[in-house]
Amino acid sequence: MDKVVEVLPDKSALVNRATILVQEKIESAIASQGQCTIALAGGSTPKPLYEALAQTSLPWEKLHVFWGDERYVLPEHPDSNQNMARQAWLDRIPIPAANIHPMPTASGNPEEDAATYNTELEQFFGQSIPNFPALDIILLGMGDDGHTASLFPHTAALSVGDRLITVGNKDGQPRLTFTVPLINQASNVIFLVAGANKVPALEQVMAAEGDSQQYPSRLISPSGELWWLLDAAAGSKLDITC
Ligand SMILES: O=C(O)[C@H](O)[C@@H](O)[C@H](O)[C@H](O)COP(=O)(O)O
Repeated sequence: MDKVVEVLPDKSALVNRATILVQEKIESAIASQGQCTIALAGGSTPKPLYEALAQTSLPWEKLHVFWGDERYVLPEHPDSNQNMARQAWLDRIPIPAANIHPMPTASGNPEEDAATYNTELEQFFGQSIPNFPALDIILLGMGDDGHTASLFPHTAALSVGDRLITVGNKDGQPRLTFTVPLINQASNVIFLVAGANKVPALEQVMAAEGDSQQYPSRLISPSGELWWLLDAAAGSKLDITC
């Protein structure tokens, strides 16, 4: 794993840097494989990145979009990560509908929908457990409690190692999420973290020693490249400058 930590002056610079890095990784994957697979993060931080990517010109027909986690709501719900990414990016580019692979959240049974998405990814990548497919890019955020995707502190999802997709739990609310081994198989994992409220968790996540059950982002240690793009507010206590 190659780990790179960059602290950008502010959120706008963070978004600009992330836009360039994601474009580079998409272009590189397409050049080497003829396509690129990317999993999107939810929450608020990545929205301006998605809006910036909508202004770029890439061979969108060669991009396949997945989600690394999803709230268990219908796609039109304002909390839906799918809804946010479509409005900010995917509805604004000529990407074939078949290239967009949202997490299913409509059956009323989160375990069933997780299994459905698990099967969809196994079929798309042509691999089954115990083999984990390597997505080209996985975008992640980090909560102020140190969670990532929907891998929340001290939840069963943190220990799931025999499937690609599982059901996460945020304060009793179900979410669908990539598992740790699926994330760690990726060629490029890119964290986007902004805001002073993330400082305490970031210090714990970046420390040489720590409690991964309490700070689940510590579990992310991909076989490929690991990028942490931070704004100065979030990275203020880290002795890294770029
Ligand atoms: O569905 C989600 O909310 C995300 O996947 C979640 O893991 C998010 O990335 C973090 O909670 C950070 O959220 P912010 O970017 O809003 O701080």
